[in-house]
Amino acid sequence: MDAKALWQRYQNWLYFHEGLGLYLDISRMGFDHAFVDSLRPKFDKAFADMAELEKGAIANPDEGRMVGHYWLRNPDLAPTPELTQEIVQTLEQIEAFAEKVHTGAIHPPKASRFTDIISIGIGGSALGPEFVAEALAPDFPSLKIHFIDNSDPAGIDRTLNQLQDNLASTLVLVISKSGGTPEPRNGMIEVKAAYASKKLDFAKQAVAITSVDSNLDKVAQKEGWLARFPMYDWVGGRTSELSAVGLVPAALQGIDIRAMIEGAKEMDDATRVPNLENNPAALLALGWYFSGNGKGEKDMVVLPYKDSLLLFSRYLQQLVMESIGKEKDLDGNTVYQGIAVYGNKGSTDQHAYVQQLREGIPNFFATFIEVLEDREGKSLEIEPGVTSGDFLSGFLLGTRQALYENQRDSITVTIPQVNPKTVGALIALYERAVGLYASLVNVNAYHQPGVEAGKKAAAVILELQSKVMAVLQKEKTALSLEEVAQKAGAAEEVEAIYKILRHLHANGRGVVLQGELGKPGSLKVSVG
Ligand SMILES: O=P(O)(O)OC[C@H]1O[C@H](O)[C@H](O)[C@@H](O)[C@@H]1O
Repeated sequence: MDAKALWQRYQNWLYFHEGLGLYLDISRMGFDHAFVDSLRPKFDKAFADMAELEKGAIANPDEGRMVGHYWLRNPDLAPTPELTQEIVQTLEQIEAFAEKVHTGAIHPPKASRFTDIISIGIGGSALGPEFVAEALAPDFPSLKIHFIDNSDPAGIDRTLNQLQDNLASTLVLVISKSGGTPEPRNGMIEVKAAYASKKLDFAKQAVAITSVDSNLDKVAQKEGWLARFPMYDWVGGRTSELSAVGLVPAALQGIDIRAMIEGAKEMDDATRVPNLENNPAALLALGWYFSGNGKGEKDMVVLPYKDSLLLFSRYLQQLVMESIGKEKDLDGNTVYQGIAVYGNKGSTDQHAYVQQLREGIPNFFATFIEVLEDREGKSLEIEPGVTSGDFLSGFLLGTRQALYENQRDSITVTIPQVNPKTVGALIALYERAVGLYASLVNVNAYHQPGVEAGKKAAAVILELQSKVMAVLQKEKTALSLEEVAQKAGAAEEVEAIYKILRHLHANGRGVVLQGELGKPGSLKVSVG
């Protein structure tokens, strides 16, 4: 396409949201009008599905649940007055709590103010709060946030060590919708122990964000934690950033949560429009469908040219991959759907993997996130008439152009500034795009049956570990791995048993391995 035609195509397809100052450009995706027309019936269905979902239909049939994250930004949309009231009240409670923490009206027993937060959670209970903290937290927040989002003992130690002297003034948020996920449970127990070792009253410094009556909620209630905020069963983990899950940590860091909600609401209004050309989420979904042939054949590479948006791709990874990555479609057919998402930030990634994007395997489409405002205030001129921001902008435009020249498609989302409103809008834009795309490819975007398999397998390993240790504790002499497996009644599991024992051995857990480490079959095992 020549430059003039391309400029025309750019203008034809450009979407602009005036209130948010947000642009979406899908002109560098190679679809034509025939393709767009062929998708219109699917989009009509997707818009109708979305309208039903917003009215409170059971949009997650496998779990028999409503899907209501849109109500969080516009409580009047909730299907019952009770739900509307609950949403409004929770928001007010969050603001009142944050305000009291900031003024010191709520303070820890041994300090006049809270100075830090440890936020414990994983998946949807971590990725949103982490993304928003990176994007929006002030440079010197009134409370500095630290995350524990794994069951990694060294990671937990690092966070606790960094906080050593500040634990007495650290507020702990334990975030888990189900209240039963092992990783946050483990993190909570470890942090509790650290508080106990410093003779601190954990309960007086702890807040639970979880479903009413979950295990976590019961513990928090029984121990009299400082506060509890509800998570609703009609909000999925990966769409929970604008529920208490994301709003409590954001408000505590001094981020304007009303502006985040307002940005999301404005975007929701724009993405509710049942017209492909005037709906930015539908345009995104159209681009994804075109690029991956409706089967996720191409990966989504997300490149925000702004440091503060570094974690957006990680956030989107869960939102997109957990929602779309499904074996079965809604009719039970085996479809193996998905779209792989990765990316960090530009221009940094240009010095890492953009070489492959430009010249290597063409199995992706790029999404550039452009931020018009370089920084608050004036910029230094690095060269006459040129600032660092001009370079960054040039790198983005240049990479977009270079990819296009090599027939690599790209989408560009442009926002005026990274602020609570635009971040809320970005979250809402992608939530809706995922919902619409899921409808186009006929999958349930709101469940995650595949995640269970890994959890169950992990539980089986821990059970095997107990059996193996029970066997070894009874034995007087060292056994081969086969003998251990036999005696544990798990003859088929020798390899898993070997790995369990090697891990225990490496951690001074009393397991003695004799023989050649490189030849596991030669090992004799005992407990010392
Ligand atoms: O918030 P939680 O219930 O602890 O869940 C945390 C995460 O765990 C899971 O295994 C799910 O796959 C995620 O969707 C969820 O966000």
